[in-house]
Amino acid sequence: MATDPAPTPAEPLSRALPPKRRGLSRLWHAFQHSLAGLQTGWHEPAFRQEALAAVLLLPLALWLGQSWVERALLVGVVLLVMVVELLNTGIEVAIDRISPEWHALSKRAKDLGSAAVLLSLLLALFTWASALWNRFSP
Ligand SMILES: Nc1ncnc2c1ncn2[C@@H]1O[C@H](COP(=O)(O)OP(=O)(O)OP(=O)(O)O)[C@@H](O)[C@H]1O
Repeated sequence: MATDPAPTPAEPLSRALPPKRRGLSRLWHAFQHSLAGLQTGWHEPAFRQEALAAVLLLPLALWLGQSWVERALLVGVVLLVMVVELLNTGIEVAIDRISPEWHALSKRAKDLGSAAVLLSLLLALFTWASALWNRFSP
């Protein structure tokens, strides 16, 4: 889905880049930018659905996993899907920034991002199905 180029009405589309920062100031500003990214992600329906699913799945993973390795895998694949979704959204936004017009390379870039999301979802499904089978098979 194409992302709205102006996420908040108060934010200008273009302005001077902030100065380069170092040390704790860089860390603090990087954290603020990450929070802004999560907020933007929340406005993407696919990421929001995955985040809501994660609220249910993360506690379930702690209960379902029978060792710390299994729990880490179950939690890890859920977080991986969200990470890949955010990166895919970043690609979509960058492509739309370059041009909203149809272009074979834009299609290729967006399809590659979409394929990455699909693979991460398949990995999550396979991991969860295996853990459920392991736990409940007779
Ligand atoms: N500018 C473009 N040029 C060529 N093809 C495009 C372009 N924009 C989108 N497409 C094609 O349409 C598909 C869907 O693109 P879109 O930006 O709507 O992402 P989406 O799959 O809806 O994303 P989401 O993950 O948000 O659901 C892309 O995978 C690509 O094949």
